[in-house]
Amino acid sequence: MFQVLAADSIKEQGLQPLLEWKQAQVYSGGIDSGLVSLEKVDALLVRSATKVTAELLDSMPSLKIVGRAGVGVDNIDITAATKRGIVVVNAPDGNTISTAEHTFAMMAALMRNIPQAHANVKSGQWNRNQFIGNELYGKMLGIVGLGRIGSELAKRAKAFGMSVKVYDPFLTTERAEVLGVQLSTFDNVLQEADIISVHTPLTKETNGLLNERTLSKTKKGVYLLNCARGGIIDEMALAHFIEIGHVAGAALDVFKVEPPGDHPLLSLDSVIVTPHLGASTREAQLNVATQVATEIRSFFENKPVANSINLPAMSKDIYEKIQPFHQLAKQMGKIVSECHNKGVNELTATYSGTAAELETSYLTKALLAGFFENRIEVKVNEVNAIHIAKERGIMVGEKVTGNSFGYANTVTVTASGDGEAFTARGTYIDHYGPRIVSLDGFNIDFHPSGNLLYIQHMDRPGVIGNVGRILGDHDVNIATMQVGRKEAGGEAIMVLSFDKPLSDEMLTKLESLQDIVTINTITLS
Ligand SMILES: NC(=O)c1ccc[n+]([C@@H]2O[C@H](COP(=O)([O-])OP(=O)(O)OC[C@H]3O[C@@H](n4cnc5c(N)ncnc54)[C@H](O)[C@@H]3O)[C@@H](O)[C@H]2O)c1
Ligand SMILES: O=C(O)CC[C@@H](O)C(=O)O
Repeated sequence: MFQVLAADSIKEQGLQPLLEWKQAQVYSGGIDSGLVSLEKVDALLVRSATKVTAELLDSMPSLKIVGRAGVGVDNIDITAATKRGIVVVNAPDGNTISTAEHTFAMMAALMRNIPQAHANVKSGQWNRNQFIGNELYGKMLGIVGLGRIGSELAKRAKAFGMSVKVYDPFLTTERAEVLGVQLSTFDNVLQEADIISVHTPLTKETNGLLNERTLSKTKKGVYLLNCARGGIIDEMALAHFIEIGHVAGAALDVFKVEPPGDHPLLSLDSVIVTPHLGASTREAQLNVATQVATEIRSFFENKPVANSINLPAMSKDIYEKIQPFHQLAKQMGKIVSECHNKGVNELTATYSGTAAELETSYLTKALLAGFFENRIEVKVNEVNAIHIAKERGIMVGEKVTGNSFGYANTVTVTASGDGEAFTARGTYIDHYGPRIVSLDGFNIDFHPSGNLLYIQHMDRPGVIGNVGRILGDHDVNIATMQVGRKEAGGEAIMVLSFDKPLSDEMLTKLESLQDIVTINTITLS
């Protein structure tokens, strides 16, 4: 039974995909609620309030997945989660419309002094002349960051007769044309827009994007909006530019620190604020909660997750195609690790045929996960595999080749270090399954599963018989046996499979046989 903790206020109806699933026990309550021991939690759902720090992750050793019911994942330490092999998923579009509508409402309210006028009337006054506003019609809106929310805002602004100029370094001119907006430089947007609204994520590049220097390039009387993330507009610089009368007003839904406490911007009449309400609609909260709950369930059911921050996204179709190769790659990683039980500083995966047409980086990560499984303490999966390899000084390479060795596809793994190398090759045959077709240069053919024994020996009469005799004496049944050699009388290999693992005593006896070079056990699922 998976233990799921829905921290922050997450709409219960949206948790339905998990609540109705018999494999999950769902607790709704804060991180410190004590409803469930943090050590036992398999999945954590958060909004923006819970800060998922490295320390919190350390206190949750069973945690496998964090679901963010929303877009921004800046409250989650993605690097720390990735290092620990924890998948992070979000709900990228469930609150787009709500946030675009909120931004638009803030813009209209800002231009017409609605919050100030509202407070005035409520206080018993009627000062109509104090609240003369500006029309949106005919004004130029500058949008910084034309992603999901930025483009929905653009549509609404155009419907109100505004012209829209956009700065987004990752947007193509073709896409801007489709959206009917004018793509421009940052400086140009700053210089020409009557209203500027930011809709980027908070990153190293966007932190303080609107600061003393860039604000000084804006038109006198400009209005600013931030319904994205606190910090994109430098708060102290904004307060200064309002105080000197350069910026006419600002609408803010987000702050660098939330709640902002006793903040200089809050004392300015021309600043209107909301407490991070962009996504706070019934519709958005149902959408995002349902999206992440579905993702978490899919993850535990080994189905594809669509919106992972630290795993490649793939459609159901692609997932179904890649799944058999994913399993093969993982098994091959384990086989290479066990057969070549030595130090490795380079691992290269080579793909051919239909395997090369897939998302090979995902397969290489699976291969690494298999390789590390019995080598290191840390749990390795597709999320942290590359990081762990780097940390351990293992260079990971990936190649594609046109040579499929007569198969429809191959996955070849070479592990090298200290002047020695070991290569394994596998293939996936439709309607038949995975096969390992070459080990250390020996042609062989076996199904990678169960309890296997890899024996390197000299190709001499009686070796195979002696192995069979010892196993027979211990009442061990050989399920399958494959042999391979390069030339008569030279080196050879055997791969045997059994219904149960062999005891240490048996292994010692086998090792002591004449003409046996090495013996390695491999346990595959
Ligand atoms: N107020 C709220 O409640 C609320 C709700 C949802 C989202 N958000 C925030 O809104 C923001 C936008 O969300 P979205 O879903 O539209 O994201 P998105 O990823 O769809 O769009 C972000 C856009 O920013 C652009 N961008 C990135 N770096 C840039 C830079 N240096 N300069 C200019 N453009 C840059 C990207 O190319 C992209 O087009 C995020 O910060 C998100 O966290 C806030
Ligand atoms: O959880 C919230 O309400 C905030 C959501 C919003 O900031 C987001 O990034 O999706």
